[in-house]
Amino acid sequence: MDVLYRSVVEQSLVAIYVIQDGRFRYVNQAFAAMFGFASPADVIDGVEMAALITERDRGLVRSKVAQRMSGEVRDSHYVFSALRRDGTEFQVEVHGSRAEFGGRPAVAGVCLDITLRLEAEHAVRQAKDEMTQMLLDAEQARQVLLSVLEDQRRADERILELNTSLEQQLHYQQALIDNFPFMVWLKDRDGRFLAVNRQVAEACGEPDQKGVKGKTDADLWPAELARQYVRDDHVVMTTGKSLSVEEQITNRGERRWIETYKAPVVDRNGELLGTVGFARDISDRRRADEELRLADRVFNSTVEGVLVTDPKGCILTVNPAFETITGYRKDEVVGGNPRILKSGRHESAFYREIWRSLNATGQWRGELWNRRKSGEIYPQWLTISVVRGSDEQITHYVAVFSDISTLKVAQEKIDFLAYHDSLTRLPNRILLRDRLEHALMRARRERGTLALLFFDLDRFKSVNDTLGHTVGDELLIDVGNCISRLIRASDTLARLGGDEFVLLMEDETDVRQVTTVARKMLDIFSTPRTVGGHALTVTASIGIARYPDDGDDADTLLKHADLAMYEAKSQGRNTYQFFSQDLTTGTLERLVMESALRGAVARKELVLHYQPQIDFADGSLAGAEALVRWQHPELGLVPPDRFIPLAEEMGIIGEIGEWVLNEACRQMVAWAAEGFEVPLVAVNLSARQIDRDQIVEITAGALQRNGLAAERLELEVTESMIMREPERALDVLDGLRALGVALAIDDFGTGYSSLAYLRRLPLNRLKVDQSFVSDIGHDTNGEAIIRAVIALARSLGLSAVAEGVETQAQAAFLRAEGCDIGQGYLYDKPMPAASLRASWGRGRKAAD
Ligand SMILES: Nc1nc2c(ncn2[C@@H]2O[C@H](COP(=O)(O)O[C@H]3[C@@H](O)[C@H](n4cnc5c(=O)[nH]c(N)nc54)O[C@@H]3COP(=O)(O)O)[C@@H](O)[C@H]2O)c(=O)[nH]1
Repeated sequence: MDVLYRSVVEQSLVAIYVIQDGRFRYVNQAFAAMFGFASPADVIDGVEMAALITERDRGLVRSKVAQRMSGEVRDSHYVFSALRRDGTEFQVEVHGSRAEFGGRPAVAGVCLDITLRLEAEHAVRQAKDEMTQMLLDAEQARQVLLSVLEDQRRADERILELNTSLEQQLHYQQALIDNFPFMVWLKDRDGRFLAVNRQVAEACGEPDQKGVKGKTDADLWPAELARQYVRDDHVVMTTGKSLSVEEQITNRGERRWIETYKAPVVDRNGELLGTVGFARDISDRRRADEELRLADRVFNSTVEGVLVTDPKGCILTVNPAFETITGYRKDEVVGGNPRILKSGRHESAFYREIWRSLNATGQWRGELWNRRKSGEIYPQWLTISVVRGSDEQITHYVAVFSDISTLKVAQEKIDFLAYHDSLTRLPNRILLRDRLEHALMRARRERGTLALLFFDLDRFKSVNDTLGHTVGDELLIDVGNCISRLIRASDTLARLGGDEFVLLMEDETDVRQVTTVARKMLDIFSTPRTVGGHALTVTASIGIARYPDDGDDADTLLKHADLAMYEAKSQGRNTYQFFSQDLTTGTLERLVMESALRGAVARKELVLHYQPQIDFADGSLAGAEALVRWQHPELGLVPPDRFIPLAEEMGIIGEIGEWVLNEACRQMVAWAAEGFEVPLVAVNLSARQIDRDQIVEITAGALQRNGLAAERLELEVTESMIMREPERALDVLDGLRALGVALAIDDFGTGYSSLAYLRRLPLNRLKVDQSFVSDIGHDTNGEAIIRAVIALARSLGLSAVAEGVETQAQAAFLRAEGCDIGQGYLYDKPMPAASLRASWGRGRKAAD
């Protein structure tokens, strides 16, 4: 077994040793080789243990060996630095144990050359260290990066903060300049806008400031304005001084006053950068200045006196007109109290009312009597106004007044004229009514009586027409004066207009006394008088109404006195008539109609009706007679014989006749335009129309105006109209005939025509009066007249027309006697134009 062990040990690749007493007692080949010896023999006994150990580890190895030798430790395991035979160093790991060699304690163990392992370990450690270092470096780099990023973040934050603050500052600055109450701008040296506020943008018509920046004046303003601005900028930049101007500009058609301040802008080195400008619209201020100037001028030049006091009534100032009106100089009144002007005419209640009004409404306006410095009392129209400050406290009282002395006189004149007739200076209708109302009140209260005498001059119109209006006026004045002398102070004589007068008697008005006055008046009238060099005798008609018998109010009494006067007239004039309920209704109607008829044409109240005229030969329509009607809003359709005579008397028949002529011509043309051909239209003329020279011109005008052929118009005149003034009628009818119109004599047979004249008249037709037609079959006399008229017509070469044909028998008689044309209810009553067209428009023929 020993041999086996020995062989294994000696062959072992592991270095094995036995040490005793500091010397190697055994080493194997592997040990020798490890330490650089050729064989174990070179080591054993010949080499000391210490020789194979580096000096620095020798202590360690000796102590380890000693510990094992002593048995302090049995095994030990350690590493030391060994020395090879050639002195090179290497690392050895020893695993030693206590042993016995040669019966003595020894240490046996194995050595392992761990140099490579150590180197590997070292390399690994180094690599690890490097790795660690790298990791450390990387961490450090990361930390650095993180810190850089952190710095960056902080820097960003700061920048953001700065930006925000900068933006805010810019915003504040913009807000600041935007809220300047004027335009602000900054321009570079080339006149380009660098910054502007909102007002500039608005003035340029741009939606915001961006639209202005970068532009020049030429881009923004009208050419002339831009040139002016550029000139101003140039002055500022070349002189280096600011410039302030007030100028009137026209921008977008609007003229405004602008105040502009411009100044140069330089950098720290004094280098010119551009200009800055401020401008504001001072139109309102200029206007206010202007108004102030104007107010000042008005104050100093107005003809109205102005006085200004402080709230305590102390006079602060007065204007020149005040001095003129009151006679006081300014220096005499300033500091004083307006009471120096008081006239003493007003009670203290009057002034209390002024103060009450001032306190309640801030103003008082009215008429007041004041005293001039001369002591003269005069009326003034005064307006006092309270002036309040912005805190609503009274700051001033302003009194504006005018001297109305002359106005008062004029007013009195106007008042007089308002209540008096300017010609006779007698009370007029208004004053009469006023006095009448008062008199009635008193009479009612005292159970008294009164009388109204309504009178006018008989045929006063002829005085006017023949002697002229001046004589007429003088006559009216004279009458007024004469009657005034007759009456008592308690009576009122009034002129209502024209030649109409009313006497109001308030005392002693029984029938006997009133009759006496009326008679005296008639005596006065009938006394011959000389007016305007003419000896005149006039008469009057007097109507009398009394309170309370004939009415208990002013209107009724006046109306009844008027009615009574008409009655007096109808009784032959130059008389008086008391009102009685029995006065004819005709008088009343006439009065009503008269006032309504005036203006009927202008109010378009007249209408024409047309009655067909039938040709007896074939029953066809030979023509139509135009007959006027008055469509009165209350009276209804008034027939002509109720208003034509009245119109003639009133002198307005000319106006009505002209309207009828024109309307008949117009209607003929209108019918023709509608396809309804009426051969002829007959129009009645009144006596007064014939009297007027213009009838020929009027007829010609109506034909021409409407474009109607003259031969389609027939004018009807009556026998009586002609026979009143035959020569003149002849002239007029000749004139009419010359126009080409047809002429007919209406109501023929009722008058006393002279055959001599009849022959000379330029006639076309004779119209048999309807009274004879109605006699047909009853009265042979009437029939005989019809036969005679038809024969006369034939002998004169005229047509015969029968009116008032109501029966077939009448028609048959007339046709048999040779009458040409018939007109009457048998065929149709007079009817409106549209009805005539509807009835006869389609070629209707009258039945036999
Ligand atoms: N100056 C003017 N006078 C005019 C005008 N219009 C009419 N008159 C005259 O008024 C009088 C009354 O006219 P009126 O009431 O229209 O009566 C006329 C016919 O309606 C009526 N008539 C016709 N046929 C009959 C009938 O069969 N029976 C009957 N009882 N009456 C009938 O006769 C009047 C026409 O008369 P005349 O003019 O004589 O042909 C009258 O005198 C008119 O002249 C006018 O514009 N201006």
